[in-house]
Formats: sequence, structure tokens, C-alpha cells
Amino acid sequence: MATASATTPTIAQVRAYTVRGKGADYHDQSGYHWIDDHIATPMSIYPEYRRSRQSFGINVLGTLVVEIEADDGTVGFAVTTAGEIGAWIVEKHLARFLEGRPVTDLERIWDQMYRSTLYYGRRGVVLNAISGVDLALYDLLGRLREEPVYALLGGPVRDELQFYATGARPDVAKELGFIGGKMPLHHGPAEGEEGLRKNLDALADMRSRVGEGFWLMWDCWMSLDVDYATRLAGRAAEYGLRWIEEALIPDDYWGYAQLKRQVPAGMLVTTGEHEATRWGFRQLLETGIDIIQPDVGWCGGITELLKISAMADAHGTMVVPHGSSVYSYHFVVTRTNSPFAEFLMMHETAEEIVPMFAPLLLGEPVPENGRLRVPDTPGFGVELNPEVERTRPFTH
Ligand SMILES: C[C@H](O)[C@H](O)[C@@H](O)[C@@H](O)C(=O)O
Ligand SMILES: [Mg+2]
Repeated sequence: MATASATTPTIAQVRAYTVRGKGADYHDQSGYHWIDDHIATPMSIYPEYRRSRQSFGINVLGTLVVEIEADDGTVGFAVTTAGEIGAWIVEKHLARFLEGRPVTDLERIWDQMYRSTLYYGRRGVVLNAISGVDLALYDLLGRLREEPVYALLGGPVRDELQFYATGARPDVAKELGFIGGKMPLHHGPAEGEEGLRKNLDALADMRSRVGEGFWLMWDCWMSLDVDYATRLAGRAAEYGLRWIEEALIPDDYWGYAQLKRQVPAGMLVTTGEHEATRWGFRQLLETGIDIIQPDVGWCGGITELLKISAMADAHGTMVVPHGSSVYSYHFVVTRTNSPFAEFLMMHETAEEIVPMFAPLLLGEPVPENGRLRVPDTPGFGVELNPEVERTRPFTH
């Protein structure tokens, strides 16, 4: 086995912490928040779970913080959605593939984390945990080399990022300089024609507020079936819907292929935030959809997203990662088939710009006038807020 050169630091210790409330698990909000206001979901077929996504547990996981310390004392970290489950996986299973290894062993470490958890992982929270470890490794490597992560990925292909905004107020997003506004869909098939009418009325109202040419999109968060999505898309064309996002459950690759064939010409079909690994995205790419939207904190991290993005590029498919703050910004700025990025409006009424993972990260950059020059601070350029309480629930 290749061993570390005398100058390459080795990994001394891996530590996993949890944080409750906001942070990387940005659905974990308290009080009123647009992100939990009667949004259609796969659980909307059950009336008792229709009003709030927290009612069925969208925020049960919480934030996972992964810290990786090198033998010279340098510490890299990253945050994702995985909570105590993720902390257990990192401490009790994944740490063994890192400690004692050179910090440059990204590919071998990723491959061993993935293969060793296949019997209970493949997607979901195990890949969230693997992603958190991979992102923390990239942060550590950047700090050791005194380079921003984007410089480790081949360097920027553009001077700044441009963003669309996700939230309840695309009209405000337009005033703030974003290139488009993605709204949550509020009513699913279980609410019948009345719900479909309400969806279209909301879209028509927003189109009247933003005028022609400003992108409007719907995020359907896995709540529809092919028939409803086809009918909704067909009637939304009148209002210039730019794309219909995550209409179906992630495993319905066949449905996505059918939906892509059935939506009006010019309307894009997108999905991917709940997909993981190159194998999952290969299946998605074969459906012919227009944009894949992996979350770099959930799909396998940077090491896997590089592979996913290259596959998509060969398919002529855009990669616009699901909003994941600095972790996606450092990636998007280096990819020609990622022409814009997502910014999630985490202000409770989506009327102001606040950092996506607030208050978890110090130095978390936000777009100005819908644009951002990614800072060249080493690693991902952020620090954990010491004011935020964190717990280390497990050790190894
Ligand atoms: C706004 C959507 O319902 C989700 O809350 C959002 O996290 C995700 O789907 C997105 O694309 O930003
Ligand atoms: Mg989405």
C-alpha cells in the first residue's frame, strides 16, 4: 500500500458532533417559516400530515458536524444533514478508514467508506455521513495547502456565480437581483382539481408580480404522480414555468422519463437532490431529464460529485446542485456545465438575505445582487460558530 510521504500529514482523529435547530438541517426551524407552510409532499395523501412537513418529521435528523484533525494539529470540518445517526456511522464505522492515513487519500478513503457500508447504505443517511467526511477532508486539505477548495478542483471557469432563489417570494428575489425564483408547490393530487387550481392561481399571481422573462419554477418535493405533473405542467406553460422540479419520488426513474416526454416543449424537468452516487445519477441521466440537482452534502461529497458531473457533461445535462451553501459554491464555480447555483432563502418570510446555514457558520458568504465571488480563503472558507452548542454523542 502506498504510504504517506514524509511531508504529507496523516489523519490523527475523526470526530462527529450534532447540532439541533437550523444549521445544515435547514428544515429544522422553529416558529413560522415559509419552508414549513402547507407544502406538498409524498405524505400529503394523509390529511393529518398535510399542513406541516415537521408533522411527519422532515427535521428529525438534525445537523452532523464532522471534524478531521491532522497530526500537525490542523483541523478541517464540514456540516450536513445526518444528526445522531450520522455521528454514529462516522465514529463507529467510517473513522477506521481515515485515522492513520495520509490526508491526500481521498479516493481510497471514499471507496472504502462506500464499499464497507453497502450492506446497509447505498443512499440516504449513510451517504450523507460519507459526504460529510469527504467534505471535511477537502476542507482539511485546503487548509493544509492554503488553497480554497475550488483551486483543488481545477480552478474557476467564471469570475462569479449567479443564483436563482428558492422561497415563497420570487417577486422579492427579482428585486434582489436573482435570475429566477423557485416556489414550493402547496397542493398535491390528494387535493384534487381544487388544489390544482390553487397551484395555478398562485403561479399566475406570481407571474403578474414579476412580469415576463424572470424565471419561475415549482419545487414539487416528490409529491406528484406522472398524470398530475403532466396536467399541471401543461397548464403552467401559460405562465412560463421554467422548470418542474422533483415532481416524483426519487426511485421512479421510469416516471421521470415519461414526464420528460409529456411536458410542454421548452419546459425543463429537473430532480436529484435526494439521489446519491454515480450509479443513482446514471439512472437519472438515462431518463433524459434536463438538469440534475445533487446535494453535495448528500450525494457522496465532492469526490463523488466530480464523477457525477463528468457523466452529466457527457450527456449534455446541466448540474445545478441543490442549495448547500459554500459546499456547492466551490464546486459550481469550477464546472462549465453548472452555469448557475441555488440560493435557499432561509429568512422566515423569504424577504431578506440570510446565510443558508445560519447561525452555524462564521464567514458564510451570501449573494449580492444575485451574484457571488467565491472567497479564496483556504478550504471552504468558513469556521464553526463557537456560540452554537454542539454535542459529541459517540466516541471510538
Ligand atoms: C423548497 C423545497 O420544498 C425544499 O424545502 C428545498 O429544500 C429543496 O427542495 C430545494 O430544492 O431547495
Ligand atoms: Mg428541490
